[in-house]
Parts: sequence; C-alpha cells; structure tokens
Amino acid sequence: MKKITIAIDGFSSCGKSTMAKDLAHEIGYIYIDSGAMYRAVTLYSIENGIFQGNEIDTERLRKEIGNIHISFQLNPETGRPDTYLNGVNVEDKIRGIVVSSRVSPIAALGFVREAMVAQQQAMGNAKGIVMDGRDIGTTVFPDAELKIFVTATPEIRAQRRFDELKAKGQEASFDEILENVKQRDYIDQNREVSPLRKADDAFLLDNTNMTIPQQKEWLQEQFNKTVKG
Ligand SMILES: Nc1ncnc2c1ncn2[C@@H]1O[C@H](COP(=O)(O)OP(=O)(O)O)[C@@H](O)[C@H]1O
Ligand SMILES: Nc1ccn([C@@H]2O[C@H](COP(=O)(O)OP(=O)(O)O)[C@@H](O)[C@H]2O)c(=O)n1
Repeated sequence: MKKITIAIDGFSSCGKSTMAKDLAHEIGYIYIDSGAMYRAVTLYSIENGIFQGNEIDTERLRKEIGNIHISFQLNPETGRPDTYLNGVNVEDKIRGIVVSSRVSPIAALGFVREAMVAQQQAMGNAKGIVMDGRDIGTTVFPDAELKIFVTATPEIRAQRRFDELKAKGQEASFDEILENVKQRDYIDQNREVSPLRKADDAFLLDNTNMTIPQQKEWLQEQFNKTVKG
C-alpha cells in the first residue's frame, strides 16, 4: 500500500505523542517527536550558558545551531524512540520542568525553526511518517494526506503531565505545570514564525473526555478512511 504522511499538531500535553507513537507502531511508520528537537536545542542552550535567566544569547545560538545534532534511537525497554543530543541520551532531561519552562522562547526564534524544519522535512522525505508538533500540518508538511489537530482543557492537560512526571519520580507541582502549559500555549500561538494554529484541512479532536484507547481507535479510523478512501 502507498505510504502517506501524517501530521499531528495541537496544544501542549494533550496526548499527541501518545497517539502518534501508537499509530506509527500499529501501521509500521516512523514516528518523529518534533517537540523533542526544540527541547534538545533548549537543553543545549541552558547547559552551554546561552540561555541564562530570561536572556537568550541569540547571536551565539545562531553561530552554534549547526553544531547541535539531534537524533532518535529506539529504546528496546520502552519500545519508543529516545532523543539524543550530540550523541548523548537526553530523553529524561528534556522532559522536566526546567526545559519545559524555557522551550517556547527558543522555539519562537526564526533561525532555530528553519534549522529544525529542514531536518524534519528530510526525515519525512520518503513518507511513511507520523510527526507531531505545532506546525507540522501548516509548515513542515503542508501536503500531508492526513492532518489532526488535538486539544483538551488546560486543567486536564496539566493533570496528565503531572501524573506522568510523578510516575517517573520527577519533582513537579500541579500549579507550576498548569501555568507552564498555559504560558507555552500563549507563546506558541502568538509567535511570528509558524504560530500554532489548526490547518484548514485538519480534523479537530478534543480528547478531554476520551481515554487513550478511545483516541487511538479514533485515529486509526481516520487513517483507514484516508488510505482506503
Ligand atoms: N486521553 C488521555 N487520557 C489520559 N491521559 C492521557 C491521554 N492521552 C495521553 N495521556 C497521557 O498524558 C500525558 C501527555 O501525553 P503526551 O502524548 O506526551 O502529550 P503531548 O505529546 O501532546 O504533549 C502522557 O503521560 C500520556 O500518557
Ligand atoms: N513543531 C513544533 C514542536 C514543538 N514546538 C515547541 O516546543 C515546545 C515543546 O513541544 P512538545 O511537543 O514537546 O510539548 P508537549 O506538548 O509535549 O508539552 C512547544 O511548547 C513549542 O514551543 C514548536 O514550536 N514546534
């Protein structure tokens, strides 16, 4: 069967990666978490003194962006891809609140987006890919055959993220996460370059009251309809 491109965009922490990974696994496609790439650039900036306090040394980051190599490798224990920054596994580090609270200003920089989008488009060249993020259906793959836009209430999203971090033993407060989710939504929707918005031809999914198996089934149905017509 001919392979297609699947773009899953939407607000923070609503279950995009969960759905995208499950579908990719089910249909034998490659899964790419584009948010992990912006998170890795943010971690690099923090660890190398480029992002200090509220200040980003954009000139330094612009010079060093070509030295930031991000890749993914399947983790046999979790069955999911781990993120590598210049050859080092940073999967746990990039998911914590320190990176979450700084990633959106980094992702708003035009030259950072340009570098990431070029890598993402190269990864999706051969189709057979499910990619999730904020601008996949609008900018990275505007011709994707299947586009989904996911949303849920901020409180539900913060609760999901809180439960996830707690299960991993990472320190976090619900209020801090809720604030972070709302702040990122605001920055992501209002930045100048590729702001978060639903592509006109994307299907909208509000999964506030859906379980993980229910949303998985819904997505599989959309895929079946798209490939079988
Ligand atoms: N429908 C759902 N109901 C409850 N929890 C969910 C649902 N979908 C995803 N989750 C959980 O919510 C958390 C955030 O999901 P994730 O897929 O990482 O979101 P996103 O990629 O949109 O940031 C994860 O811990 C995931 O297991
Ligand atoms: N395609 C993308 C993906 C993420 N991002 C940025 O990266 C941040 C982290 O993305 P993510 O997908 O890991 O976020 P969560 O929804 O998992 O919390 C977002 O809040 C955006 O600022 C982006 O700008 N464009």
